[in-house]
Amino acid sequence: MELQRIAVLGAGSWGTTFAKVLADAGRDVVVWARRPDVADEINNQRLNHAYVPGIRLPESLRATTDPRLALDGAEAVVLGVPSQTLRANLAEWRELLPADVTLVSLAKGIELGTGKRMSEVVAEVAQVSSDRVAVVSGPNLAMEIAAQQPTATVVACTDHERATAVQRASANGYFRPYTITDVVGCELGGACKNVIALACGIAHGMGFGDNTMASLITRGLAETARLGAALGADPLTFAGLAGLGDLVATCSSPLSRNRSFGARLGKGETLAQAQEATHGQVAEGVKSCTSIRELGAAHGVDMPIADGVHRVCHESLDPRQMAAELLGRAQKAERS
Ligand SMILES: NC(=O)C1=CN([C@@H]2O[C@H](COP(=O)(O)OP(=O)(O)OC[C@H]3O[C@@H](n4cnc5c(N)ncnc54)[C@H](O)[C@@H]3O)[C@@H](O)[C@H]2O)C=CC1
Ligand SMILES: O=C(CO)COP(=O)(O)O
Repeated sequence: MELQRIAVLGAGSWGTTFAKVLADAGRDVVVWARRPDVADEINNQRLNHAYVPGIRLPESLRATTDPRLALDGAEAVVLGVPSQTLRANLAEWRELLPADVTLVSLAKGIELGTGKRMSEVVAEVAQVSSDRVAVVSGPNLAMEIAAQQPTATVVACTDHERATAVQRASANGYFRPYTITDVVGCELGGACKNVIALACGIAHGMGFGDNTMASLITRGLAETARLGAALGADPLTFAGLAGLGDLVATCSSPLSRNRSFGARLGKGETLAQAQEATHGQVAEGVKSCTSIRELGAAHGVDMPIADGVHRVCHESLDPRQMAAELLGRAQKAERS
């Protein structure tokens, strides 16, 4: 299976950057942009200043606002829209999907209301079997990759041959994809780390340092792995790029929208103020903290950090109270 002609739907920071990764790997890529000004800028100036400022895009990369043109003849379709709009977006595109196309999800979130992972939403809406859907996740801060700084990632698909096709299509001199078959673990790692990054941001905004961050990262990984165990993930995935790797990158980097959003909350801004400051860019954890907390509750999994982040974001819990509650929980063994 060779994937040469690829459509990337979504020209935000990761959609645009992943389109560049594919083009730099020699693929024939058309990106769909919602905004005409973004498509024009990509086609005429090789730039997308709103989402990847200062990055020169490959000459071969083409953009359109017409999904029909983007999807025409595509052998793979990469979905680079936010988790909570993916269902509605894909429903509009479903009739245009070429037969036997490989679907690739970039989104790191859990759907509100259903608790579904993004590959589940994709398979359901596109009416395809789950082995047609691959997921890309890992320590992949878009701006660093757009600047061609080296990184590794994971392509997860239950169909190993399809995962290796996506791997071949995206591997280049600065982007090194590995394959796994554990889609559940890969997606949970990606969605949960955004919530833990919000918690780290909140702690940073409150003035706490590296011990607090490391404690949140480690205990965040513990609650992610507990959820993974309940949902059938491979525990080793959480020690890999889509687990610990992405968690460390996102929780530590000022480039992370989730961490930056949390820092604003930790400094005392309201949700609305923090949202205003994101300039329309998505901080997935703000919504996924609620769906992940509900998923945990539905499976009897204790997720105190996700619960605290949800309450700070959506129930006006004071971050100081969140910290006091996390530290005041019943004492227990580390691996209980
Ligand atoms: N930016 C990053 O460093 C990375 C992001 N991701 C994930 O990729 C997904 C996309 O994120 P980004 O590209 O970073 O987001 P972004 O906020 O930079 O861009 C989102 C894109 O989706 C479009 N969009 C927004 N609402 C829409 C709607 N209702 N219908 C259609 N299109 C809509 C926007 O116009 C924009 O093109 C998220 O799930 C994110 O967690 C994953 C890895 C890295
Ligand atoms: O997923 C990411 C890095 O792997 C990007 O994180 P943010 O969405 O918090 O910027």
